[in-house]
Amino acid sequence: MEKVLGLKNKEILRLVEFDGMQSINMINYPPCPQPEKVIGVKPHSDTAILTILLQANQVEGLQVKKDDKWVLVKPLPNAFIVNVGDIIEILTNGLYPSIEHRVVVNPKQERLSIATFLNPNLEFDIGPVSSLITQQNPPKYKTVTSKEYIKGVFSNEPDGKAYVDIMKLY
Ligand SMILES: O=C(O)CCC(=O)C(=O)O
Ligand SMILES: [Fe+2]
Repeated sequence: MEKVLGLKNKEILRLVEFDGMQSINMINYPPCPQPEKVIGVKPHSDTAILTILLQANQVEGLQVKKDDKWVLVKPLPNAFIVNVGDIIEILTNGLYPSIEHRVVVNPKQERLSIATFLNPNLEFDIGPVSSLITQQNPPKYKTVTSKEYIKGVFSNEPDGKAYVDIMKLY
C-alpha cells in the first residue's frame, strides 16, 4: 500500500512495526430460529488499521456494504478476509475507505469467526500522512494522538461509519 501510494518514511508501517497492538475477537453465533428479528453484529466499520478475519467453520453471515447494498462475503476454505479499517481511511486521507459490514445470523447452523485487529503503536499520531497532503489535496480528517483516538473509540457506540465521521474535518 505504501509503494502504490508512493509514501515515504514508513508512514503507515511505523504504526505497526514496533509495538503495534493486536487484539482478537472469537465469536460464536448460535443458530437462531427467527433470524430476521435479530442481528449478529450491527453495521459498523472496524476502528483499527486492518482486520484479518477467518470465517472459521465456513458458515456465511458476514455482509459488506457496497453501493448502499448489503453483499454477502462467501466463506472460502483456508482464506482470510482483510478489511480496511478506519485508521487506513484516515492515514490515506480517504483514498482507502474503511468497509462497513454487519453479521446476520443463521436459522440452522452455528457460526464461528475469528477476527484479528491490527491496532497502532501508541507513540504515533493518527491523521492523514504528510506525503499525501498538498494545497490541492488538504487534510479531510483531524490529527489526534493514538490515545485520544482510542479514547474516542471506547466512548462512542459502534454505529455504521459514525466514528470515522467524527474524525472528518468537512
Ligand atoms: O464475525 C464476523 O465475521 C465479523 C465480526 C466483526 O465484524 C467484528 O468483530 O468487528
Ligand atoms: Fe467488524
